Amino acid sequence: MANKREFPLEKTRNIGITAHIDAGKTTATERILYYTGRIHKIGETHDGASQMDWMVQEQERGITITSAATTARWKDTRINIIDTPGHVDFTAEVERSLRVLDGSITILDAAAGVEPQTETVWRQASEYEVPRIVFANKMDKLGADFEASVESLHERLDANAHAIQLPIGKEDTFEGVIDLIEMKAYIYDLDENGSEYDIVEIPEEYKEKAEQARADLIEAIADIDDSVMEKFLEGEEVTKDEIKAGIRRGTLNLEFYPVLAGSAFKNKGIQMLMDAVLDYLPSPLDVRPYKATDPDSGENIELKADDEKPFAALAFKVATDPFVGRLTFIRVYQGTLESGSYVLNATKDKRERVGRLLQMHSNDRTEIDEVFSGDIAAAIGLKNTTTGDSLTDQKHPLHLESMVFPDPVISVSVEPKTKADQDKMNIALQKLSEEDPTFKAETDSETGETIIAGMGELHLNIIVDRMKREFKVEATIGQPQVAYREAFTKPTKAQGKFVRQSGGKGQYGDVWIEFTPNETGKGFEFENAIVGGVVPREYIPSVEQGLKESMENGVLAGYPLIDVKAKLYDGSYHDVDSSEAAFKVAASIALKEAAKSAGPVILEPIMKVDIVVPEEYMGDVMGQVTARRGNVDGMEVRNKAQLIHAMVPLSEMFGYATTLRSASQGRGTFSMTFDHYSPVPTAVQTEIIEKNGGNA
Ligand SMILES: Nc1nc2c(ncn2[C@@H]2O[C@H](COP(=O)(O)OP(=O)(O)OP(=O)(O)O)[C@@H](O)[C@H]2O)c(=O)[nH]1
Repeated sequence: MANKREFPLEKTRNIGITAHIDAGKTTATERILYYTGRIHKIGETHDGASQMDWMVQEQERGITITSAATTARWKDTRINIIDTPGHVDFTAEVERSLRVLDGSITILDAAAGVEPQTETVWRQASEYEVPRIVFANKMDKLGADFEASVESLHERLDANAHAIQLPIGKEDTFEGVIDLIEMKAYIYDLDENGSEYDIVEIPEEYKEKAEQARADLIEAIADIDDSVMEKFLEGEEVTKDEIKAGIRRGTLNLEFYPVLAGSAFKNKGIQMLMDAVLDYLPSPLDVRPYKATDPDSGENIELKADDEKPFAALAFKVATDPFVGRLTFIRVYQGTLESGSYVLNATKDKRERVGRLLQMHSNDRTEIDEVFSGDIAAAIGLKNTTTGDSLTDQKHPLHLESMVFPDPVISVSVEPKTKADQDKMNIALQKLSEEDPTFKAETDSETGETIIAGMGELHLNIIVDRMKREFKVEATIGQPQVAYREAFTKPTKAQGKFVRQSGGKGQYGDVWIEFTPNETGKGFEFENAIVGGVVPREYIPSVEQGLKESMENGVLAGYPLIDVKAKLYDGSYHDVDSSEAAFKVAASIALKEAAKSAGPVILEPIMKVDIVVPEEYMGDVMGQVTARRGNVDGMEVRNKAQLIHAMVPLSEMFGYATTLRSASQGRGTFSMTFDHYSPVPTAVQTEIIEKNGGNA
């Protein structure tokens, strides 16, 4: 088949934009789309006309919630941009984006440098080995400081970051940048939309500074790059191309982070940022191979961006589009896919038909016939595919390395106003949980209430809001509840014997099980160590099932019991009376018995909290943290304010926004993200058990 690929692989970039909330991701993305010719009007995020933040809630709240995948073209290169959210309640969105990206732009507010959320997403990007370039945005803002921003990358992220530009002017005199490689100045007209700029000689007053900065840059590259080092040592001149090649190699190897300056809002520096994306961020050919396993042979396979290989893609997002329905965003790792063809969902072992393929431009779209390796597209028609599934050639099933999402830590009850709302709500919740792997909805088996669970209060508020707007469901919302867990702390052995003899056929099941606390996060593991058929084979799955089901309801206060190893090692059966059901009950009796001696505890989610307050309020704020059972891990001075790092139980963080506001006259801010589960203090445990009419 003729290759209809429009952009060669080396002319493709899959990039994300990550930042602390409000650093200017959305504005920068918008400007990129503007200059790449996809939109014709510059929309401001604060007046609700933004092209990327298309969901109503995003426009109203001025924050980016979903990652919209947008395709743009800069010079001869296709750039797929994934807009990632900055709010910590949506880290799952950030993670899934990082998984499919090849490179990323980290945006800083040049007046603030590295901020707490910058650190979080930077760490995530390092974990996924995503090469980065840095854009120090808001150079027009009062207090903007380019050098301090670069310094903050060294200090707070320990990143080998170096300026490849210098800003010309700052705050309201910021008018352009000096390119330290070309040694030219790009000067914008202060009032224009930034489409045009002059390329001129470096202004006299910047010459010396620029020479010095260039020498520093070359030295920094020489430190990580042998070929530049050789020339440098021999005192030879390092050419522009060699500098660029050195920066590119360093950036791809995560050893170097080039820093640029600009102002998205004032339309400055965006074109140079786009050039840097082409020059320094990887094409799909430059990234480490994506891993997959052959489900039949168990063999590990490395996927290569190559159109000739069998098709393999990862579904990284499912979204409901108001016009075309269910969209599945896919990143193609190898091979090609035509619209109207069939693929295998290898994760679910189901054949799926790809009705249409779309290239997305935020809320606008173009239909395409085929998607090639290394590209990102949205497929319509996939019915059973959810986030993280592998889509492959039907004859070549592969399981692609998937994504791990944290379990929800907070829940709230939702009660529909009318019977009609109930039905609509069920549909809404199903759709929303298909889209968002960190959101779960279930019915409480005792009260019949619908419970929704997610990663934070804001996360759930947004879901409820979407339910109202998109699905027209009216519902009352309960108080947020912490998603507690239960765990064993000691190993123990217990018997579970279930015998019932009441006329007719009786019931008989008898098991001995050894329970051991499992490593955190390892979940439930079951081992069958029966010898000599004392428990017949056909009943073993029922024992495992019985344990699983009763673990769901916990042993202390009704919360799921997690991280337990269970070894079935003895038991007995009855020729006539034994049944699968009887062994299931026996297993649950064994679990209850074990709870008496296994030191069960209730675990609570502990949040990593970062609070920024002006110095004068620090005493009060620290007092509040301690009063909320929090531990202060450290403090730092940040731009004349204090940054407090603390670990605080989630249950103590409800309503904290209001407390902080009044304790700091509205000047404090905080962010939090789930860190780990930890046992609650005994007094709290007793309280929780009493409140839940505990079954201990
Ligand atoms: N002065 C100045 N303000 C800017 C600049 N870029 C963005 N802003 C403003 O900063 C605010 C936040 O910008 P956004 O683009 O929404 O930031 P974001 O990072 O996408 O925010 P979230 O999506 O909420 O994480 C808006 O009021 C922008 O107008 C800039 O270069 N200079």
